[in-house]
Amino acid sequence: MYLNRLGWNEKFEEAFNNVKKEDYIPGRVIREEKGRYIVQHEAGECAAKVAGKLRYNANSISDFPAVGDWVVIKPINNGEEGVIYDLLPRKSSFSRKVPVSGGRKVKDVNGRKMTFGGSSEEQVVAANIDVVFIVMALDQNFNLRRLERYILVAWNSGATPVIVLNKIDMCDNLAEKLEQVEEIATGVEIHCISALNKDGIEALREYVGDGITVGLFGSSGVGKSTIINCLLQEEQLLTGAVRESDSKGRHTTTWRELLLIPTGGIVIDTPGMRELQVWSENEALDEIFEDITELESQCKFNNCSHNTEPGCAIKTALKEGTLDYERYENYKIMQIEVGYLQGRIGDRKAYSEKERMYLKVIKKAKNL
Ligand SMILES: Nc1nc2c(ncn2[C@@H]2O[C@H](COP(=O)(O)OP(=O)(O)OP(=O)(O)O)[C@@H](O)[C@H]2O)c(=O)[nH]1
Ligand SMILES: [Zn+2]
Repeated sequence: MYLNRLGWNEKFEEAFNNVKKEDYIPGRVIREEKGRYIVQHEAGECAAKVAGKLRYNANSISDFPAVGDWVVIKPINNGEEGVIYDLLPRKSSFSRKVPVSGGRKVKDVNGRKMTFGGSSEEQVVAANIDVVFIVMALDQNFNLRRLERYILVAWNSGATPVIVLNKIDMCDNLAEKLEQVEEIATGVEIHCISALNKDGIEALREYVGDGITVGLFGSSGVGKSTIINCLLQEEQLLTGAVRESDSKGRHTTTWRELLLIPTGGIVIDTPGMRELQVWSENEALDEIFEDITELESQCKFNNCSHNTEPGCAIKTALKEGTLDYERYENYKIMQIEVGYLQGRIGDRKAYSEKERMYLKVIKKAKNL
């Protein structure tokens, strides 16, 4: 059955049976363009719009379909168009935080612009993925702090993260970089490849199988489309090299796409993200930064602010260099982001205060 090739399974079938009516069929969103969704179903493809009721009941943008979602549609106009009546529960979702209103732009330690404060919403970048390929290039794109962000969001998505370090052909200190990545990515499988030279692609193929959905995430230009082309073994996606000629240069993937691998499996290409603001649970953060939470538990006082207290394990580790200062800083930034997200840090004032206090603590730690 074609739907199975698209990733359909018993769970979705069950959910569908609960809501189906006459003429309703299931389909998977393969592309989103300006409020229209291209939906693939058993008999083909159609351009569908969200029904008024679904729109009316939506509380946030995450209640709208995203690429990879299974939706319940009713085909109209001889099947060329459709109306989306329902969204089947997601088994996973790679989400980021998007600002909706307010907030202020600040620069973080890496000079990256970020929006702090204001109100924000969850945006689902891709849904129902089994494996997340976090793609990072071994050129100027290489950034451990950004990688930590991606690992957190991927971990939180419910899918299995895999790190793909691309462009080994551009890197002359691979062993050193790999070691740095291994240090921050405990338990995550790491692959070093060159999509350009089709080097290491076979190892990635191992993750792609019947009914399995792999999503590729990473900054613009890291080689996501090139990797997918290798997996497809044909030039189905446009890659940067071709699109550079359109003079725009960046953000070359204009829409998200879900593609079928001829030998089985599904891949989702996502547009390069310039900034990834975390949308996460606190548990995921603590799990990924277990080394830090472990240290915190060793402080003499269990409510230690790692500021002036004696017997502080964090300060000692920073001083001795066993805890990387930037890793700690990134953890604290994300902890505040997540806290704000979950409403534990109430309003903007509390948020700014917390931020200020933390910056002071960090500054002090730096001068140890
Ligand atoms: N040297 C080298 N270049 C590569 C490699 N893989 C991809 N590239 C090049 O990097 C550029 C960007 O590749 P894309 O595949 O378009 O990158 P992308 O991640 O899909 O970018 P967006 O669509 O903007 O998100 C192209 O010029 C590719 O040819 C590699 O392994 N080595
Ligand atoms: Zn402490």
